[in-house]
Amino acid sequence: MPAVYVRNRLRAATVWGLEALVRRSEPAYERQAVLHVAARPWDPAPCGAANAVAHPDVGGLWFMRQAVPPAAVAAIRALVEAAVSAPRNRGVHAQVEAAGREVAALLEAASKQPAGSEAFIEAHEQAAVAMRRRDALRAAAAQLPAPPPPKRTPREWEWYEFEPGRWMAPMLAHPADGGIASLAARRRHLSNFEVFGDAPVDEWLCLASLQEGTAAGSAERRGCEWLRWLQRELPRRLPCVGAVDEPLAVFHQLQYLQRGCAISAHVDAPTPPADVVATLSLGTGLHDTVRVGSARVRLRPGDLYAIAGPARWEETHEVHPSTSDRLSLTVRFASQSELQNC
Ligand SMILES: O=C(O)CCC(=O)C(=O)O
Ligand SMILES: [Fe+2]
Repeated sequence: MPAVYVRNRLRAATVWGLEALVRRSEPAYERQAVLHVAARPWDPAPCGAANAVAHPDVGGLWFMRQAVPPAAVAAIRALVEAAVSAPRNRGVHAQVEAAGREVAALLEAASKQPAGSEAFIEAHEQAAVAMRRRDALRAAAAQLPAPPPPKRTPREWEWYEFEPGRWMAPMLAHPADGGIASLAARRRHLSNFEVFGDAPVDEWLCLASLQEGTAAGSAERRGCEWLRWLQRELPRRLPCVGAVDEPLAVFHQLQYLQRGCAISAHVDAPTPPADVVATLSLGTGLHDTVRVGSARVRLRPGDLYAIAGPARWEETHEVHPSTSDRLSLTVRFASQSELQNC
């Protein structure tokens, strides 16, 4: 529906414009680095399905054309469709949560400025404005009945709307194929991420439970099997995962980006632990586009890219707006010893 695309593009452009204005008044801000990163298209020559290619310049950027075939894309989509439902409109309650996240981010940014500096005062002013807005929304929400709790079970989830048009759902990897088996380690490393609405890990989707709940021979069962195949095969087929000492699949992140929405330039946080972040595109259109460092990559459904080393830690990456909705699956890999020791 073009209206959805246009609405999302306009919203993104407004946010982008406001951010640019605010940042223009920050003398120390590295404007160029965030507002515009020059990038060249990277379209590796076909090298056979599910074979990995490294980018010649961007260290740690890998690509796999057709990491999984179209039948797998269809099966994984069927699984996600069956297990994850559209987020309900939670109105002002959702706005309160978003405003709370904004306050936390602004306070964190403020704490990084030298005390007493102009940037410090300005950052605290911005945080104060956001706090007043959050409190006004809270007061409005208190007048309304509480919303029903979101559906969060190992077999069924309601997408969590992290940003407008950007929906997230977490899923535990299968322990029989290199997923984290220990309950304590799961709780220690995977609890309370804001991108998943702070859902406790015990309420995450769970690939093993999902597989048990699907009928033999169904598309959903085949979707589960393909996800297990990815957990098993990526360490063998992707050299950057193979280079990790005893790689474990930390978890699967499902993400649905509505047409016209983008994910702005960022570096993934150090937690959850991940030496390699691998993303499989299951987009519903012909292709979608991501940028990693100076490389712009077109992904067709079934293509996968991965970031490790410099591409993971030193370069930003982003997802450009697409004219069709985009489902993606991100698997993070970390070393078993790292997960046990911290
Ligand atoms: O979906 C993608 O291609 C990447 C998503 C991403 O960068 C993130 O969720 O941090
Ligand atoms: Fe990311």
